[in-house]
Amino acid sequence: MNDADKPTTDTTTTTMDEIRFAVLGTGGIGRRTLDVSKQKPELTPVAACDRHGVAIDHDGLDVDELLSATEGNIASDGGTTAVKESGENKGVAASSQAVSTETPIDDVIAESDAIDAVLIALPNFEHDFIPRVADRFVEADYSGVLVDVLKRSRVIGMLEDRTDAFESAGITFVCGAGATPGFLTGAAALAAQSFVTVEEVEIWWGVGLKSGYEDNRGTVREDIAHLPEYDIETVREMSDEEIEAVIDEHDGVLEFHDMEHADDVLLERAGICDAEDVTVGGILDVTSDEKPTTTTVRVTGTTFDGERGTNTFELDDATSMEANVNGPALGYLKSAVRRNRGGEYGVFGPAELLPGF
Ligand SMILES: NC(=O)c1ccc[n+]([C@@H]2O[C@H](COP(=O)([O-])OP(=O)(O)OC[C@H]3O[C@@H](n4cnc5c(N)ncnc54)[C@H](O)[C@@H]3O)[C@@H](O)[C@H]2O)c1
Repeated sequence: MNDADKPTTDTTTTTMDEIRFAVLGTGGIGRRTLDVSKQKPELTPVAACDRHGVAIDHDGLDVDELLSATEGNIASDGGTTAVKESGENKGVAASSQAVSTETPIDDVIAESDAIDAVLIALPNFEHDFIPRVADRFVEADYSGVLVDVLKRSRVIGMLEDRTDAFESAGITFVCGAGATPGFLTGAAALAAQSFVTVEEVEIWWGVGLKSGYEDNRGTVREDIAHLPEYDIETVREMSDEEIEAVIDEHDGVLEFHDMEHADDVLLERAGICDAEDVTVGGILDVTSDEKPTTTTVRVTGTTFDGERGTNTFELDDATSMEANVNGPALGYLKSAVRRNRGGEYGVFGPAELLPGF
C-alpha cells in the first residue's frame, strides 16, 4: 500500500512517525505518562486535562512546567476532602499553559482533529465512565487512537459492544493497556506459546508505594474496592479519612486475592485460556518503597508432546508501578497508531498486540 493510500488522521503537520497525543486525567498515572513521554521523541503531548482544567498546545506542551506547577496539587479523586487539592487553580489549571474549565474532556475533544491518540487515565468509579467518554469521541467524529489503563473485567464487554461504532468512526481502541491488565496480560500470552493447552494463569503483583502514595491515591482507593468487604460504589463515597482508616487497619499493607482484573477476559478474547482459569492478586504496601513481593506471571500448561510445565515472567523489584503502567501504555499507544494509520479499527486487548518501544 502506498503511503498516500493509507487512511490517516490529519497529517498536515506530522510525519508518519510523529504522534500527537492527549492525556485525559493527570493524576498519579497521567502525570507520569507525560513524564515518560519526554524520553520518546516521536511522542508530542499536545493536550492534558483533569477534573478542573485543560492545557492545549498543538506545538507540544511544556511537560516540565506542567509537572512542576501541579506537583503536590493534584485534582484527583481522593474523596471529598482530597488533601492534594488547593485553591482555585487546583490540578492542571495551576499550570501557565492551562485554563480552568467545567468541560475538560469536551475541550480536548474539540481539538481532536489534530490529535492522533488519546491516553485515558481517568478513574473507574463508575464502570461505564470510560465507555461513555469513548462515545463522546465517536459522536464528535474523532478518528484516531484511544487507549485506556482500566482494570475491571466487566468494562471490556462494554467497549466490545461499541466495536461497530469504533470501526465506522475509524477509532482503534486498546483497552486494559497498563501493567495488570496490560503488559502482564501480554506476557502471559507469550508465555503460553510453549503449550497447546493452558491450565492456569496466575498474576501476582507487588507494589511499594511509600513516597508515591500521595500521588496515587486514586489507584489505592480503587484497589480497596477489591477487598472482600468493599465495592466500587462504597469506596467512591468514602472520605479520605475512611480510606486512611482502612489502610491503618491493615498496618499499611493490603493483600488482595481473586481481583476482578480484566486480564481474565482479555486472555480469553485472545484465545489463550478461559477467563475462569486466570487469577490476579497482589500486595500493596504504602509503608515502604520496596516491593512487598515480586511481580510474577505464571502460566501452566501442557506441551504438544505431553509435558506439563510452568513458564514464569518476573519483573525486577526495582521497576516501579508507574514505570510498569506508563511504559506499556505508551508502547500500546504507539502500536495502536501504527494500526490506525494502516486502517485497522475496533477494539484490541494487550494480549493481541505487542507494545512498541
Ligand atoms: N492497568 C493498570 O496496571 C493500572 C495501574 C494503576 C492505575 N490504573 C488505573 O489508572 C486510572 C487512574 O489512576 P490514578 O491513580 O492516576 O487516579 P487519580 O485519581 O490520581 O487521577 C485521576 C485523574 O482523572 C481526573 N478526572 C476525574 N474525573 C474527571 C472528569 N470527569 N473529567 C476530567 N478529568 C477527570 C482527575 O482530576 C485526575 O487528574 C485508574 O482507573 C486506575 O485504576 C491502572
